[in-house]
Amino acid sequence: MKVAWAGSRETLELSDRMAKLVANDPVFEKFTRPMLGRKELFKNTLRKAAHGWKLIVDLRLTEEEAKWLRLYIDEPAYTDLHWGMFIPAIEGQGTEEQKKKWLPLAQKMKIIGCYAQTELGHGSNVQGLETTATFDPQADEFVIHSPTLTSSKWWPGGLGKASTHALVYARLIVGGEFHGVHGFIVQLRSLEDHSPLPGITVGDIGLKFGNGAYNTMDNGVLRFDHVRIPRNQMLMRVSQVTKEGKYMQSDVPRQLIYGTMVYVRQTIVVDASKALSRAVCIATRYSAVRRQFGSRNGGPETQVIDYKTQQSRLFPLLASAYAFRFVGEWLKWLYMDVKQRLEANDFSTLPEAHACTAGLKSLTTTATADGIEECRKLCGGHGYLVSSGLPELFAVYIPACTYEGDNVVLLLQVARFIVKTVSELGYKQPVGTTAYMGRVATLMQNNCAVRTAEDWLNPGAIVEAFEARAARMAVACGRQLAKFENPEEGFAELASDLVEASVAHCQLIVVSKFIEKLQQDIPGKGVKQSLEILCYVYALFLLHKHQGDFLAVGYLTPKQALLANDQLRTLYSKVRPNAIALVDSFNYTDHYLGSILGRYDGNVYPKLYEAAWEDPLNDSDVADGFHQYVQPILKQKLHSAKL
Ligand SMILES: CCCCCCCCCCCCCCCC(=O)SCCNC(=O)CCNC(=O)[C@H](O)C(C)(C)COP(=O)(O)OP(=O)(O)OC[C@H]1O[C@@H](n2cnc3c(N)ncnc32)[C@H](O)[C@@H]1OP(=O)(O)O
Ligand SMILES: Cc1cc2nc3c(=O)[nH]c(=O)nc-3n(C[C@H](O)[C@H](O)[C@H](O)COP(=O)(O)OP(=O)(O)OC[C@H]3O[C@@H](n4cnc5c(N)ncnc54)[C@H](O)[C@@H]3O)c2cc1C
Repeated sequence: MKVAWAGSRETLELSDRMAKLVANDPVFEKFTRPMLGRKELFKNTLRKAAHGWKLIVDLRLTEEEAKWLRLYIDEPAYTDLHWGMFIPAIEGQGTEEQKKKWLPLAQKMKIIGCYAQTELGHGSNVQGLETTATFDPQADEFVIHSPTLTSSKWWPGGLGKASTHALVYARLIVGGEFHGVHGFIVQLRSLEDHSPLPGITVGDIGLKFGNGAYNTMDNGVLRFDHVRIPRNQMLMRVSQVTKEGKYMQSDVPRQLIYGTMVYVRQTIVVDASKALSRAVCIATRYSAVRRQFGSRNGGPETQVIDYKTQQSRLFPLLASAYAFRFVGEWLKWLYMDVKQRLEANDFSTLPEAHACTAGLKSLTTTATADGIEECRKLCGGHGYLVSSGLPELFAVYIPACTYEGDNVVLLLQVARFIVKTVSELGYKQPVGTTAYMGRVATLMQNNCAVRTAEDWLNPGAIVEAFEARAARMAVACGRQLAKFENPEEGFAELASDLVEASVAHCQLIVVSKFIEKLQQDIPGKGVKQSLEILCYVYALFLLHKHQGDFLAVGYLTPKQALLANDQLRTLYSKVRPNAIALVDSFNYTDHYLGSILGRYDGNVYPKLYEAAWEDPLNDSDVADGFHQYVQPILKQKLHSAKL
């Protein structure tokens, strides 16, 4: 099962080696992190990142090994955006000449970059960004300026204190004409003494959710006062500005400037499976350790993992972790396929790539954020201790529902894609993830044929149910929209229904890709059977949770919905014997989990008790301040008996 989760034996071996390298290195210790003040915390992160970089250089780690090393260091840092966005943006939007100049500097960390797109006043609405880049033909330069307070760059990770350069997204103005938003490489700080360059105001935006957590990252604020950069620092693969001041839009879609966001969104889907699997590993192991009630004749109490309510909350999350892992594998393939097509100037699958990355990023991060919180609750009171690993995991993870695109805004992008597909059904055969809409007539007519709970253990029945739900919801939206004279008005009015139809479409993709995964060769005795059970748990859990959709579109009867729930209960009993093996398959070290509840050895209570005494508050029997502030209350002579 470990190979199935890792994707291959090589990846299992490589990631295991990196996990152990980090776990055995005291520099990467994590438990004291929540106790540190902001400046100490940030300095500690710089120290860890420097040590990580030294390991990469000294051990000559490959790009893949370095990626796993940074994952297992498990600390949001400026390097995430340098490697995760600044470099990919230059790779995707730079000309060959620009790549030749900037990539070696960035890859050798001679410069540190960030991705400065979001502003105080705009994040979702990229076309609304206010920072300007005005071409000055006399000097052959762009003048980068922050015309308003709301144009201040705000949020970019690594911007506040670490980055020397930024990829700044700004309104391109040539000869007084606005030509859309484009990316510009701007140096922010001196490479000598790291002080901000003239015209640059830069700093950190302040504390974020949860102590420790994401406060290791210097999300920054940045303002420009007429900062000049050479013309060749505008990324010019998509569009060019000539020395003479002529704007040239090459024949590639302007949306390629959004390419980095598409790339990161697809990586965020696999990140979701990693984050959710960590939480599920902790909650599953602890649910097997924790006993509460149920003792008979003085025997042991019942393991909480054996309660049906615990299973109905925990096992769908376990199944979701595997589902997101596999759909993330597929999405990576889709992204690489689009990237190759773009190289050949084939833009035919760009809309699908945008819709899939946007929709699956939204779906998986929402489910993962909710899932980590559910895992905290599944661990009872101890789940609320920082030493459970869950509060920090939650605090670090939840911005994923916002960064790289607010999840609702992204679902609205999927809705545009679906509505367009439905509107073209009469004359254009849908392909790829919307191919099922080509069978809309059948999907609108045929209803569910399930007669017994067993009938739900049929991939065909599952896929048809999800296809029918998605198709009928999309067609219903299409019909509603047709009643509006102004399509944009209709879209705005029906936005909530459209978002629900987008969720249905995206859940169909996840379920289908899980089923497709099971049609591949999966090594290991009994592994495929265990994954089949999880696939049905995932699908039937969603069907149960969203049964209102399936009933409302008339595809399912209440009886068939009940049969699905009966089957779900049976499936939970089948997951139970393998639950620990399934989470052990994630192959996480105790260091990476950072959780006393999720310890591999299950030695929870002694370690919880031990950890309590390490809290600084227990440095003395009587806490500082007691004598000063509490003692007087205890000693005071109360004149009125009423008090
Ligand atoms: C515990 C462990 C956790 C890990 C712990 C690690 C911590 C460390 C890691 C942190 C990693 C993240 C760090 C965050 C980094 C940021 O957050 S970077 C900033 C992200 N910002 C965004 O995502 C902005 C979201 N907004 C947008 O993308 C755009 O404004 C919108 C919403 C797509 C609207 O685009 P628009 O051009 O204004 O207008 P719109 O009419 O919607 O689109 C026009 C056409 O372009 C198409 N289009 C739009 N976008 C695209 C696109 N991307 N591609 C192709 N076509 C597109 C549309 O489909 C539409 O097509 P048609 O319908 O005309 O055919
Ligand atoms: C931890 C973190 C790290 C980040 N890192 C970076 C970074 O490195 N670089 C960078 O450039 N940015 C970064 N960001 C910014 C991030 O990309 C934006 O916050 C994100 O794109 C959301 O945009 P917004 O903040 O403008 O949200 P808004 O769009 O203002 O969202 C507010 C509400 O309005 C709703 N809404 C907005 N538009 C619509 C609409 N058309 N229809 C319906 N509802 C709508 C949203 O759904 C949401 O409920 C980061 C943010 C965070 C939290």
